[in-house]
Amino acid sequence: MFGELLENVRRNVPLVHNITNYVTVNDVANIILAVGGSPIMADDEREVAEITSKSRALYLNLGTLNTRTIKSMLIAAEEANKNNIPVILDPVGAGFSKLRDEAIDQLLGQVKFSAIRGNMSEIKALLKKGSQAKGVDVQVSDQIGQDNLKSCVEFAKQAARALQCVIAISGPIDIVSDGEVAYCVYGGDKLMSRITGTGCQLTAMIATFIGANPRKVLLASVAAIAMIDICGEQGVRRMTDLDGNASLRNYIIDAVFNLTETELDKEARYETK
Ligand SMILES: Nc1ncnc2c1ncn2[C@@H]1O[C@H](COP(=O)(O)OP(=O)(O)OP(=O)(O)O)[C@@H](O)[C@H]1O
Ligand SMILES: Cc1ncsc1CCO
Ligand SMILES: [Mg+2]
Repeated sequence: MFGELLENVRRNVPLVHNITNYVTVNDVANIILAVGGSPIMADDEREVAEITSKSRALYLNLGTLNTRTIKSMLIAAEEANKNNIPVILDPVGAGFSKLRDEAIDQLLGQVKFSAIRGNMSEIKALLKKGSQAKGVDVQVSDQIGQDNLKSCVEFAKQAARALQCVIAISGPIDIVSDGEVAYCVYGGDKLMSRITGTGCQLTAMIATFIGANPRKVLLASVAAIAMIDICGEQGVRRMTDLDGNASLRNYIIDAVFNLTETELDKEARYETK
């Protein structure tokens, strides 16, 4: 099932327009290429509408948002919505500053999103559910685990209904929901959180999968998550004693590049709730 969605990515090579942060911009471009898409980064307000209109998906990442890029995001998203081009949001650092929260309110008020992916602290902040945001990383007390899985699943469903789009919450277990059903995706490795930008890359992969499979937003999101989780594990297995987060970052990108459709189908670990 997921293999077919990956095949569509590799066959259609969807162009993904990214307005993203300057920390992980190169990683985002490379992961989109690795999975089989084609990235373009552009954030000047004078060209974003034109570029979005020629793209298959628009990815907005709030990591280093500023007055200029917030305006560009709103212009690009309006164009996307007008042309039925899916818009995907990564609300990096939601709940951690007034600027971020104001920008999020504006975006949620004006834009129809296909999917939003964040860590639990960020998604809680979107719903104003007392997030204890800690910079761009998840607050430990917000983290999804086996012990609180049931309530996290309920929360994900509630969030998807409230925000009227697919919600993906990453962590030791990833949860994806459209408000009706929730997929719990297993895998990954805790070392992935020691690399900056695995989350940004994951959201970029979700955008790429949705770009190639616009009528299967939920499954496309699950497929992207299953894929990065498998590739995160493969990357960790490849590490030697001398390797750290820099090598792991590259190993994960390489694993995404090399993962076949059959392997994705065979190795994806998930259950529906
Ligand atoms: N403890 C963990 N165990 C297994 N996988 C993990 C763990 N923590 C994160 N991951 C995986 O890492 C990927 C990124 O998720 P994470 O929640 O760290 O994103 P993030 O906080 O937005 O990261 P960033 O903002 O640095 O890009 C996901 O695929 C997730 O499954
Ligand atoms: C570290 C960092 N700061 C703003 S964006 C970003 C990348 C990970 O989200
Ligand atoms: Mg993040």
